[in-house]
Amino acid sequence: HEFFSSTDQVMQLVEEERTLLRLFSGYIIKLIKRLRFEWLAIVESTQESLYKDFQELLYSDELKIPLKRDLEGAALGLIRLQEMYKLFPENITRGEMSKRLSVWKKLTMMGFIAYEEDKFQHAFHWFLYSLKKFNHPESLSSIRSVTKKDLLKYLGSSAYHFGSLHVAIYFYQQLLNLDPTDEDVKYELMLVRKRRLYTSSNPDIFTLNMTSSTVTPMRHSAGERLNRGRQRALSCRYSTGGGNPRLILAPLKEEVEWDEPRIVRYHDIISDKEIEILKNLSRPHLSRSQIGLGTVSNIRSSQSVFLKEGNIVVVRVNQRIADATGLSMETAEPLHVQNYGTGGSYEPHYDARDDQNERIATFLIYMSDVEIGGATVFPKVGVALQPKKGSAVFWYNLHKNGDVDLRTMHAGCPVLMGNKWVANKWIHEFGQEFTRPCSLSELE
Ligand SMILES: O=C(O)CCC(=O)C(=O)O
Ligand SMILES: [Fe+2]
Repeated sequence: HEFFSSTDQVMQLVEEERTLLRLFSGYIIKLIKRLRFEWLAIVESTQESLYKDFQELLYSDELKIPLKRDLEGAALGLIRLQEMYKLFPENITRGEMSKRLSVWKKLTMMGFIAYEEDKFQHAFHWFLYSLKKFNHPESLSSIRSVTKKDLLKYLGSSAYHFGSLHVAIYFYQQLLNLDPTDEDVKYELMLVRKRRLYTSSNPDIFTLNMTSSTVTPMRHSAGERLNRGRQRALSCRYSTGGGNPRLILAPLKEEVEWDEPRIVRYHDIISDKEIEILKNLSRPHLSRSQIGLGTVSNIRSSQSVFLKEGNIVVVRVNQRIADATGLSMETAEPLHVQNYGTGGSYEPHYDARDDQNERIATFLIYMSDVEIGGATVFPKVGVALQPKKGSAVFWYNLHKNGDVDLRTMHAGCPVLMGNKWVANKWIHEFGQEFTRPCSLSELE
């Protein structure tokens, strides 16, 4: 189990916590009773008996509580968000930062994780923030695992790696002031000074840049950059799928989100009830999403599952996709349900791979709204589609001549706030020969 790559499981943690609390209150009542009436018995009874159950529970597979790697995964998710949305630690840890040691430890942990991931600018800012919060009474220093010296050292090193040599020198100098006899620091300082003679120093470590992110943020929504002719082509209408009998009484609400490539949104294509059923079918089987065969990567931080066909709701949804698109579902992949964790994203990609029977089209159902972030973006054309619960978007990945339409590169933006659920239906080429005939033209 992983908690950082899927928000839904965090929700379920609340239940686990409730169980724990119930257990605790049981113990407390027992303890009070004992203290009052049987305190002698406490001395006699072994400590063990109290702890044993609890320990067993803590380490049992049944109790699903977060592990260390969840914490690290969550930290990485947070750093990805910082990169994408240009956030400083101060922007994230808003509100009254308490002086408790546990909070301070988390700040330094963020620094270390960023540092290990070679994200030196972010590491620098987390360490700097920790340093600012470094004002506990001296008595605590014995239990602090990280000293002020460590912090200064990491600040110097992060700045150095980031190329801000004068900032690095500043922190190494501070370090030397703490202990003027430290030979290691003297040596380090000498190295940085020497390097500064030969290389230009990056003057500004305080402006966050977005070096490692391949997605350029898009502030406009579909339609904003179009001329009036193209703007007019972006229309809404009720569609009966060209006279499909199933749709005549209940036509689909179709909205053209983009013209080239054509991206269409269907509103209210799936009900809240159906969504809940699909989520419940998926929950027990969600596992970390893979890219390609068996590879887990931070390119895609979400949990997903291919749903078995057969369930009545799955059948109904498949039929609706067939009706809306006019395409055959015979060769389509099973419905792929996906839940993102906070900071969860999917970097730019094409759905089409190099298959003989290629993914001709994608039908992407939004099974939740997302408060902030989480848009599906097409960086080549500048379209951002905001998830809207119950709606779906549809586009062709291939030109009629079979070539991949390079404009269909897309990505899932990091989720800043909210619980993002989507379901993908990847429709393949075989079986569509009559509904979407091939073209011999190089141009279409
Ligand atoms: O989550 C999204 O918005 C996009 C998902 C996607 O592109 C995919 O799963 O292939
Ligand atoms: Fe995709």
